[in-house]
Amino acid sequence: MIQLTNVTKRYLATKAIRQCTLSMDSGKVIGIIGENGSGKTTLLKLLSGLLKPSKGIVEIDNVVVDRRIANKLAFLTDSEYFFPYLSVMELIEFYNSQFDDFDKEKAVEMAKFMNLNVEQKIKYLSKGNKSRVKIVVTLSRNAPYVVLDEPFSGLDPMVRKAIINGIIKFINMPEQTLIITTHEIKEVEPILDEVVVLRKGKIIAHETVDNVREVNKMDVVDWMEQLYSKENMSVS
Ligand SMILES: Nc1ncnc2c1ncn2[C@@H]1O[C@H](COP(=O)(O)OP(=O)(O)OP(=O)(O)O)[C@@H](O)[C@H]1O
Repeated sequence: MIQLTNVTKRYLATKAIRQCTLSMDSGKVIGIIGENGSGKTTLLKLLSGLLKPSKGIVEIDNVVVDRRIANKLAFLTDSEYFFPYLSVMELIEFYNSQFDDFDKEKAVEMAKFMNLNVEQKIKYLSKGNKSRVKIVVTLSRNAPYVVLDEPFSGLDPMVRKAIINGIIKFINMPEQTLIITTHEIKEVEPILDEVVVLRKGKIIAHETVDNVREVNKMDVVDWMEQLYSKENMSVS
């Protein structure tokens, strides 16, 4: 279980996360959504121990998060720089040497599923294929927590659906918990159990997708737009 208690993260003058308290149960697929700059990446970096909170506590399975969490959490970064001089196969070998929980056979199978040429150097791959490589090496770790930051950036809409289905095929539910940030909400909604909505560093909602659909009678995008317009009205 992931628990944030009164967490604030400040970058100099910017408060990227503001007094957030949030519990996320294990064994679920959870989407973190919100407009640009709302704090999604910062939240994921706090969960992954890449950033320390300025205030408050981040815990995973009742242990305060620090860099050692890397043993039980696989993190897909949205960073552009990603081992350019290695081939896909060399990258798979590298991950295999670094992580005890890495499943090389799964990585090779997933690379095939993603239509990747494993002999190709990463620097010569298209942006979309680089995104696929990141998904392959991250999901090939049998870590209890898998955190994906914008995994579909650069993927064209025609392949996105297949990749999203691939993620669900290769993730091991309910042993793994998947947390995902995305702007492609409509496409990801079918695989989500819960959504957390961020606005200006604050959590403005945390709901099951079933509740959004059944109680609010709308899809997640319309629901988020409604929440944002209510918040915007209450500010003005
Ligand atoms: N290293 C940094 N130094 C200073 N400010 C930062 C830094 N990283 C993020 N910020 C600021 O913190 C806020 C939240 O940024 P963050 O990247 O977490 O948002 P996001 O929701 O992931 O955005 P996007 O959807 O555009 O990726 C923004 O105002 C951003 O400008």
